[in-house]
Amino acid sequence: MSRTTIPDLYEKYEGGEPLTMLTAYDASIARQVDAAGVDMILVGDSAGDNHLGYDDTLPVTLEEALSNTAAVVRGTEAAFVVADLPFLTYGTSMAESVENAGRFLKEAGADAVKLETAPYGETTIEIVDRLTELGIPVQGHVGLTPQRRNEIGGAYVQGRDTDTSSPGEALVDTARRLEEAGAFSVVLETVSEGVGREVTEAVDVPTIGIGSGRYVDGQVLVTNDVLGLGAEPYSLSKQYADLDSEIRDAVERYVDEVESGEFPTRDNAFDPVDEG
Ligand SMILES: Nc1nc(=O)c2c([nH]1)NC[C@@H]1CN(c3ccc(C(=O)N[C@@H](CCC(=O)O)C(=O)O)cc3)CN21
Ligand SMILES: CC(C)C(=O)C(=O)O
Ligand SMILES: [Mg+2]
Repeated sequence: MSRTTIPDLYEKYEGGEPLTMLTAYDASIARQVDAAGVDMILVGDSAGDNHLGYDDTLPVTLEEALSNTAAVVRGTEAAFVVADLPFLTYGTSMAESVENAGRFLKEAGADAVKLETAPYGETTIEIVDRLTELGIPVQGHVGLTPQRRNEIGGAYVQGRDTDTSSPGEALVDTARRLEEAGAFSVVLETVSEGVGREVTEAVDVPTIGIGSGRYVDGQVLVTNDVLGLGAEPYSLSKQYADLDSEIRDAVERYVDEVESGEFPTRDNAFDPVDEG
C-alpha cells in the first residue's frame, strides 16, 4: 500500500466524505492509528502536555518535534503525516522558518507541516506562501491557537459573537488568506459551530475541526483523549477506550506476580535447569 497523498485527500473531500485525523507522537501508537485507517496523522505539538510531560505546548523544541515525527513516519505506511511546527520555530525570520519547516520533510519524512495563525496574522500567512511555493505543503490552523495561550489567557472557544479579539469574520478572513497563500487544508480549533460552518463554506480546501462542530470537512482529536491515556476528559472529545486503567491493571498484575514468584516460570526461561 502506498502512502496517502494530497490528491487522495482531495478526492475523498470532493466526494463529500469526512476526512479523519488523529495525533500520534511515537511509532507504537502511530502504527495502530495507521493500521486502523485514519487519513492523516498529526504529530502535534500537543506532545508537550500529552507525551513529554510539560504543562503545555510552549516548551516543545524543534529537535523533540523532529524526533517524534521521524518515529511516527517510521511506524506508519498509509497515513499522510503532518508535522506541527513548535512555538517560535517559525515566524522569527523567513529564513529560519523555511529551514526549520524543511527539516520535517528532509530529515523526518513528514508529508506536510502545520502552523498556527492568529486572526489576521500577516507574518505566518507570508510564511505559508513561501513554504508552499517551495514545495512544503502546509496545513493552516486558526481559532484557538494554543501557542498564543499567554495572549489568549486560557482554553477559550474562539469566534463567538462576544469575542472581540477573535470574531468570526476575522477567522473566516484569515482562513481565506491561508487558502490564497496555498494551504492545502485548515484546522479549526474550538470555534463556535456557526463559525466552523462559515469558514467551511468560505474556503475550497478541507477544514478539519477539533471542537468546532458538525459542519466542517473532517475531524481531528488528540489520540490520548480518544484512548483514555493520561488525559482529562473534554466535552469536545470522545473517549473510546480506557487505556489508563488497562495499563494500571496490567502493571499491578506484573508487580504482584514477580513479587509472589508466579512470574517467570520454566516456560519463560532459556535452557531451563531441571529441578532435582
Ligand atoms: N489532550 C488535549 N486535548 C484537547 O482536546 C485539548 C488539549 N489537550 N489542550 C488544549 C486544547 C483546547 N481545548 C479546549 C478544551 C475546552 C474548552 C472549553 O471548554 N472552553 C470553554 C470554557 C473555558 C474556561 O472557562 O476555562 C469556553 O467556553 O471557552 C476549550 C478548548 C482542548 N484542547
Ligand atoms: C489539536 C491539534 C489540532 C493540534 O494542533 C495538536 O495536537 O497539537
Ligand atoms: Mg498543535
